[in-house]
Amino acid sequence: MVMSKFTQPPSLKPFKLALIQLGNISATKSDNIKHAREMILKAAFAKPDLIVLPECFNSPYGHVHFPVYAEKIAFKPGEPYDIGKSESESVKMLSSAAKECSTWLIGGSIPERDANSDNVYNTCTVYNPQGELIAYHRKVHLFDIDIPGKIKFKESETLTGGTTLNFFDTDFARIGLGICYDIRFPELAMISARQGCQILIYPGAFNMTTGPLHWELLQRGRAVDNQLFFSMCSPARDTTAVYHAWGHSMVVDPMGKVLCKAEEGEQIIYTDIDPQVFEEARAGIPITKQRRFDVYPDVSVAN
Ligand SMILES: O=C(O)CCC(=O)C(=O)O
Repeated sequence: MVMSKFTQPPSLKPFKLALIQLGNISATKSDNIKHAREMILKAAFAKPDLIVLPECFNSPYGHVHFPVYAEKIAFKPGEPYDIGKSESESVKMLSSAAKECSTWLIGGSIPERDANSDNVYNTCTVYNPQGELIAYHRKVHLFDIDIPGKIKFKESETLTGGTTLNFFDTDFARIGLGICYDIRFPELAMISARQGCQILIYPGAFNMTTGPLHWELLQRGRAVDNQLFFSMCSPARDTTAVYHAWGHSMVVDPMGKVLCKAEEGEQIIYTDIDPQVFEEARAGIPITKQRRFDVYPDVSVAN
């Protein structure tokens, strides 16, 4: 299902974004949740408007782990969610941390077990400053790759791909969601942009093979193609883990300039989003008004 009806986005306002490149992700879920909470509170000292966690923050990254760490969330888009009745300890922590810090929070992703089936998803949840769970995104494109001698990974062994594209509105921006491998499919970013998103945020965890060549290139590409801000938030690299994350969480502006970038280790990075850059990029290079749908079809139109 594709988002279809266009609604007017809020106008983009200046805001401060914090990315938590979380480290110490261990086999003990409760420790991971506790550490994530501590880091959210730490990030909140600088008074960001929005805090972001990385992909798979409560579990080691690997298809064998997803069903073991999966939690039932049972979120229904458009319907109020009762945190008190949630079966997910990760959701409860994220909600209370967002409320305590009075900030928007993109809760990275966690393995999620569907409430009505045995399907497991890689799911991102979003909280407003009141701690309400208001949006989610189930990773649409599963990370199945095989580069001989380098890396083989098959999320589809245990995960099911999501079937919806998702964004949410704050008082400072419309924000589009994706998770990691979703970035390789430009259609998703393009559709979010046409839906009025001014910034796209994808929790992610690239690796030591694809990270060096593609992590920054893809983010700058998506940012320039769509003339919007783009950000990915990674876990820190842990060379004792089976999966070595690339790290280098970053934020890119609509001209493709990297505004901030982490190294490999645990780190919180901040950036101030400036709407002027967004407006000047679109005014100066007016591709949003120059498309030739008489020559090629508009593939962003809902099916
Ligand atoms: O696309 C890539 O190279 C990495 C993707 C990935 O690590 C993921 O989807 O979790």
